[in-house]
Amino acid sequence: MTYTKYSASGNDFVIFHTFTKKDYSQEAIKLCNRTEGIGADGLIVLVPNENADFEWLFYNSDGSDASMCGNGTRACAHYAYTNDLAPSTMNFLTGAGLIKSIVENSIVETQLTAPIVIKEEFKQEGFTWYLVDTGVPHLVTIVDDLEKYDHDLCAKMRYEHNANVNFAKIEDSKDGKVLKVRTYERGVEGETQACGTGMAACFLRANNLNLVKDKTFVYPKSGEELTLSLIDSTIYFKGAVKKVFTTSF
Ligand SMILES: N[C@@H](CCC[C@H](N)C(=O)O)C(=O)O
Repeated sequence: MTYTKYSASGNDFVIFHTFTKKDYSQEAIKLCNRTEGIGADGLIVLVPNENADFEWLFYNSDGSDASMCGNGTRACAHYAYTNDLAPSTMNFLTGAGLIKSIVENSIVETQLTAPIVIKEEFKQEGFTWYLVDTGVPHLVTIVDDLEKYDHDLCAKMRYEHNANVNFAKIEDSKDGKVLKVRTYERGVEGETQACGTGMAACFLRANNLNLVKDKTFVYPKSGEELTLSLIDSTIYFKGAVKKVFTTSF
């Protein structure tokens, strides 16, 4: 089998395509293992679908499946286009529904699914939280210092709410207000270099509070620049992806 490793703002994935739609959770654990496998935050498998350009199966590195993955959609779209599996503007089926992505060289934009606010605002562990589903569930707290991010606190909140956990900070820049985000990812069970649906959740919370504009630069742990836009209640997520290597075994 041929596998391709991608990095999308530091969130990394192993991707392959096949005609066989089955459970690949065990393969995800092996392939994503950073000491004995290729190493990645997730596994993405493309399979044929008669109602879309293709369907994807997404697994976190612990083998759990997830309905959506923002950065994964950007990497997957680039993979599909460069392997002649889809046109540059494509629609593919995910666990969260149909996703539209547009590939322009190494820049890929994804139209995320409609966000669903689960809990508008609540206090816990000394922080004010917002819980929203941007394809997968995310807890968001806006802080004045990202060093307040704490692994054990995130793990507690992750399990209590079965959600990813995000700390966000608003900063001034030459481009106006921007967001910096740190994310503890469910299914990786640790901080990742970036999380697309997490950045979208933080953007939505900050925008709802009128702290950032409808088009904002967002910087995850990796420091790469992503653009989040809100147009007619729809979130668009845009940034570069990198094909790291392809291997077969
Ligand atoms: N990194 C992804 C999110 C992947 C799924 C998440 N870990 C979950 O299980 O909810 C992204 O870029 O959105």
